Amino acid sequence: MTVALHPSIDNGIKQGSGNFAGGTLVCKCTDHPVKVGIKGDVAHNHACGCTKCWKPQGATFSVVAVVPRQNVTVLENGDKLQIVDPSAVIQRHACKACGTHMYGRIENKNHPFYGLDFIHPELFQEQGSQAPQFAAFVSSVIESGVKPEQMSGIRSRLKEIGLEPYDCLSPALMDAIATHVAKAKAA
Ligand SMILES: N[C@@H](CCC(=O)N[C@@H](CSCO)C(=O)NCC(=O)O)C(=O)O
Ligand SMILES: [Zn+2]
Ligand SMILES: [Zn+2]
Repeated sequence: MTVALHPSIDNGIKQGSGNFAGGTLVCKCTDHPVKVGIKGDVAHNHACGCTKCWKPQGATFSVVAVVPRQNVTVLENGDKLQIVDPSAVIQRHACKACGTHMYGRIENKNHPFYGLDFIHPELFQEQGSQAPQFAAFVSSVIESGVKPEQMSGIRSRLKEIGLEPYDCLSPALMDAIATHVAKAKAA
C-alpha cells in the first residue's frame, strides 16, 4: 500500500503555472469562512513534518510556503481568527471554528525569516501556485505518532514524488539562516 503523505501530493506533484498572480485562501467553514488575500506567488513551498504546522484530517505532512507579509490581507471574517500559540516563533492565525491555520507570522524582527508569512497553498481557491519543492522536518513525524520503522517507506515515497527529504529545512533555507546569524554576529 502506498504511504499517504498529504492529499495534495499523494497522486503526484502538480507543477505551478509559473505566473501565479495570487489568490484567496479560504478556511474549511461552510458558514462565514475566513478569507485571506495573497498577492503574487508563494516561495519555498514544502511538505513539513513538524508538529506545529496545520495538516488536513488524516495527513502526515503539512504543505506550507512563504509570502512577504505585506502581501497578506485578511479579507473576510477576520473576527474568527485567533493565534494558536503566542509564544511560538511563527504565530499561526487559525480559524476558531474549524481550526484551519490561515497564516503564520513572525513578529521577532531579529528572526532570519522576519518579513515572511507562512501559508498553506492548498487553501487557495485558485490553481497554479508554486508546487512543493522539498520535504522538511521529516523525522519530526515520529513526534506525531509515526513509528520509526515507517520512516524508510516515507522517505522513499517522498523521493519518488520528487521531494527530497530533509530533517530540518532545505540547504538553501539553512544557508540563509546561517548567513543571517553570521551577519548578526559580525555586526
Ligand atoms: N521537531 C519539532 C520541530 C518544529 C520546528 O522547528 N518547525 C519549524 C518549521 S515550520 C515550517 O517549515 C519551525 O521553524 N518552527 C517554528 C514555529 O513553529 O514557531 C516539532 O515537530 O514540533
Ligand atoms: Zn473556519
Ligand atoms: Zn512545520
